[in-house]
Amino acid sequence: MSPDSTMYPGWPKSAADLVPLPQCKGPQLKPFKFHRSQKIEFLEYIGEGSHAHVFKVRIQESVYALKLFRFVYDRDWTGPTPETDDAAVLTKFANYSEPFNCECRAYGHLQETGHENLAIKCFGYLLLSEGNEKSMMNQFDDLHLKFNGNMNEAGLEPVRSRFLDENGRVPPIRGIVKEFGQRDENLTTVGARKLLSDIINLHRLGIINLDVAHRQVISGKLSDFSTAITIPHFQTSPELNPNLSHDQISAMEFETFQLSSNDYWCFDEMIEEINWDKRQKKKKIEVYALPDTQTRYVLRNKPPTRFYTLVDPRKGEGVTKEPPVKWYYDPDDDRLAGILSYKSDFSTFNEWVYKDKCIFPRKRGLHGK
Ligand SMILES: Nc1ncnc2c1ncn2[C@@H]1O[C@H](COP(=O)(O)OP(=O)(O)OP(=O)(O)O)[C@@H](O)[C@H]1O
Repeated sequence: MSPDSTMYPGWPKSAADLVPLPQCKGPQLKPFKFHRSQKIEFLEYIGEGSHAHVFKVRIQESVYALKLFRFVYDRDWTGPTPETDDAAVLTKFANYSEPFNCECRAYGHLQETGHENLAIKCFGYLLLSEGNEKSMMNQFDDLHLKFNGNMNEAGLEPVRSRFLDENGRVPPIRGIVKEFGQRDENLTTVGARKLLSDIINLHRLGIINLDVAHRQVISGKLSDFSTAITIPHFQTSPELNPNLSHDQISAMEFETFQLSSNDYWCFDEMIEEINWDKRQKKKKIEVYALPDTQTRYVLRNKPPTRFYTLVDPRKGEGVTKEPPVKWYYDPDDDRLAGILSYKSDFSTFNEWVYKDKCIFPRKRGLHGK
């Protein structure tokens, strides 16, 4: 299996096989540089999320966090409708939206633009060797770690063994090496203001769908990009498909707006939750991303005058000293306004269809039309 022709990168035969990933248009992440030995010392199991198990590790003399990605179910990321086992079709989508690739693309873009400081630092990807996998599994045998599926439904389907190489081997576990940090138990107003500014700057760089939540904040920074959409992306960028209709472009624009606003909704919700926990104490966090006329429309039963987010990520304006320019969106009808008025962590507005070697959006619920 060569790394560029399969859903998952295969076993490298030499260092030359460790190409920057993913192999599609847009940013890529370089491999982690091992010096001398490839030995990884697993120090501690830190925790898990929907997409990965995270360990504290030592490589040579340095300590890192190593995020080892699961082979998640196809339904857990934005893949083709209807579902397919066709590796070539899956790969077209997975390169952009499978969790490991989402994280590679986001970090790759932060590195190429010189804005690594907007997230916990990343040192590259690795493909876990058989020896390192074996010692990790033996050492944490009591945890019964599963690498197929997601956190709530682990191991139901043999995702990893779908695409074997010419020697009948499953692909290696993919990992991303990061700075080891600490959970931010006590977010303050200063920390929240900094975090909001980071989110705005990530949007200015064209990185959205950040799954903003308190658990993602490590040493004061966002740390998890396994759902991130980094532009150019088939969900946001009409230039990737010259055959889109006007309606399809509008549907993509709507979804991009929705996903962008979701990040601010999630930020505001995180602040509300923290403040609720602190309700006995005086020091509440006073930082919100959007005015409550927009985020609490449902309670007020009164639509905002206009919907906006703080940045149009499609512009790729970059991080500058100029204040960001708001993106106003005027929905064509009440149904769209209704969708924008309800918080949702992720969009389900479009599903994605593969046709004539291109990816097209289709509004959910319009099958056959
Ligand atoms: N760099 C780090 N340093 C220390 N701990 C970390 C680091 N990165 C992640 N963690 C811990 O590991 C947990 C899981 O990591 P992460 O959120 O990246 O995984 P995920 O599977 O993408 O999660 P999610 O379900 O939130 O998408 C985090 O909640 C955090 O507690």
